[in-house]
Amino acid sequence: MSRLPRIKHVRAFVVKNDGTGANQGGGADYHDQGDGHWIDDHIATPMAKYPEYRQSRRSFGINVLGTLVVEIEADNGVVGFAVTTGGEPAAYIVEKHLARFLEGRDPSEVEKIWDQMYFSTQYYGRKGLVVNAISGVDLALWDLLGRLRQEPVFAMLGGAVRDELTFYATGARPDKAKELGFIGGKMPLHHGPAEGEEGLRKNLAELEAMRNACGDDFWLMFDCWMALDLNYATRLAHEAHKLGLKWIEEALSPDDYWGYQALKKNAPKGMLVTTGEHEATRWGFRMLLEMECCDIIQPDVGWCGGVTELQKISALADSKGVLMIPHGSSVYSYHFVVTRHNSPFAEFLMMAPGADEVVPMFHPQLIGEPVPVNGKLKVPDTPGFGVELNRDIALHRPYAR
Ligand SMILES: C[C@H](O)[C@H](O)CC(=O)C(=O)O
Ligand SMILES: [Mg+2]
Repeated sequence: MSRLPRIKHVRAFVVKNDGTGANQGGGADYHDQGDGHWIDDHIATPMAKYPEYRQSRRSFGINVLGTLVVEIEADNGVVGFAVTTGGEPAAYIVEKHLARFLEGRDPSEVEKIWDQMYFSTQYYGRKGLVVNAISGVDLALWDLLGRLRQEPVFAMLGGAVRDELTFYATGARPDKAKELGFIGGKMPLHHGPAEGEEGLRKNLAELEAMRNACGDDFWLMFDCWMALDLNYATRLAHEAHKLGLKWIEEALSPDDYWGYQALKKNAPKGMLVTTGEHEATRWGFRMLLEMECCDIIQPDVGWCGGVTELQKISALADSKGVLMIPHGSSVYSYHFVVTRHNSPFAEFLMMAPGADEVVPMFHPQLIGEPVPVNGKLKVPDTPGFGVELNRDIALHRPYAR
């Protein structure tokens, strides 16, 4: 029988608004960056068919939710926490609905707690914001468990299968990523179908410039952020294959399983089709896997259901011989990736405005957030996820009970 202290309190915070109407920027809501940042510079999106929403993703509200911070306190005073996106609506769900399945409970009951959070919200949840909120709670629970047991999360997940992680970088400057020691560079696609043949030519010219700058062996990938249709994606894949594109990512709507199935069938031999960043739970990933939609799945552990669900998603992928390379999510993904053979490398999102230097992904929200050096990282073996919350960033608890 577990002798762990009981969970006393669950609290959900958002990053306090600075009064300007804007969020404070950065942190877990990594799309919430200022003007001139590569991550908001004319990136192809499903909204780019409307010219007024083409130049900036903030213009259509990509940063509207902001950051969610979940804290779980045990009755001996130990506090676990996690950060993800979801902001105030997710804070409402955590405080008003999910907290009841944790308070008074043994924190080692992760499976039962997940099951109750998921099935109690299923009538209005299943994906998106609700599973995002569940993920935040689940990650905070694993952090608490690690702190109580004085073990890093990766040890509780079965232990590391390799000494260090190897990273590719996502950002607008794969050439800089190569200099910094990464194994590849994933570029944002800048032009979608609404920009026609000229846009397609510009996309290919950017890839060609990076191929020339990086040499033949460096991995180059395109992140299409759900912006394309099947015809455009198939054409892009074939043209980009001539320039050695390693994979085409999230080309279509996450709901278009049939489109992904066709894209994978039609893509040039040797080019990988990847997706899953906006997919959730074992059931969503089962669709991608059974319909043979992709070669690599890319769940975000802060959005897909947390570590408890990621274990199931990973096992499904492994049974099909599919790799799982999680989307971003910093320490929350590092602690998982290091424990799995079918996750041989990891993503690092370049959060420097020019994508030309390594800064912690959730900067400035976490203290002690590790970053790759020369494209490699040994996951620290401090308890939980091994990071602390930067208390200098003002938090607000809108639904305190
Ligand atoms: C660069 C992409 O548009 C997005 O901001 C991040 C992403 O999808 C990824 O890291 O993968
Ligand atoms: Mg992506």
